Amino acid sequence: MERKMILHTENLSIGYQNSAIINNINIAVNQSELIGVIGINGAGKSTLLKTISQMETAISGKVFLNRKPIESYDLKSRARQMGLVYANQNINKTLSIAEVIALGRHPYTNWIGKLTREDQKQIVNAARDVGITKPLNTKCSNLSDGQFQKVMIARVIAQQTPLIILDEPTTHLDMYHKIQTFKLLQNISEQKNKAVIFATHEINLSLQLCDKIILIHEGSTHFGSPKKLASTGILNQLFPSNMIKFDENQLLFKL
Ligand SMILES: Nc1ncnc2c1ncn2[C@@H]1O[C@H](COP(=O)(O)OP(=O)(O)OP(=O)(O)O)[C@@H](O)[C@H]1O
Repeated sequence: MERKMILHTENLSIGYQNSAIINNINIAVNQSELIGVIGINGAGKSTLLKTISQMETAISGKVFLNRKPIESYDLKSRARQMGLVYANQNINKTLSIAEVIALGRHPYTNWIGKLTREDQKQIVNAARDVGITKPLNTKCSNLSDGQFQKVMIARVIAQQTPLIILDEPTTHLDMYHKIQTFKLLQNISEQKNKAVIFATHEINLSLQLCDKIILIHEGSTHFGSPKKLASTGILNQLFPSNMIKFDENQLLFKL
């Protein structure tokens, strides 16, 4: 079955105050794909995610959601298509787990924001999907970083969007919880047919798990499957070779 294209860009240039950080970005993201955005500090990963989610304005070029220009969506209809998990989202931690997940239902609730039975069902399902074991009335201030990250992912699952964008979803997590979060994102894309795009510094994990990689290097993007990118030799250029080497066969960076 051909996968539906959810998001694509045409000659997108991104940056700030009309000064471009990356030019000519042409990417296409399909349903059921897990896409990692990698690159060194300051490469432009967050800027790319912010621009495709309309938090920053593009310098030039276009972003399309479901083949329609993204500006043609109003806020509510866009929120039904695209869910975001950003580290600096100001979530009040005195809210309970259920209340934070309920925030994901905002594109569906009426003007009083009253939750319907369907909303309640989606909240419980989303908590189950990410493996939250604490009672849903637990305050988020009582959760560890890893547990809170699961709540944030449950919130975006409850939003029921075909596209999920996450900026560094595994920062502050230990190796086990990093892998658990990556596996969770992989499950969401495979089993719920969602397109999942996330920025990460976990290059080795993303090369092993992602369907496609957006590599940002010196103002350009390189886009394709991990194998395809490895075959171009671009991964060898990412870090000084006297310190870190890329093993093309194992798709791994090694000391
Ligand atoms: N609001 C802003 N105004 C001007 N320049 C910015 C702004 N935000 C980021 N930049 C610059 O844009 C460049 C890319 O930053 P960005 O945060 O997108 O990189 P990143 O790849 O996500 O980095 P990191 O891995 O360190 O989080 C950097 O040079 C940064 O200083």
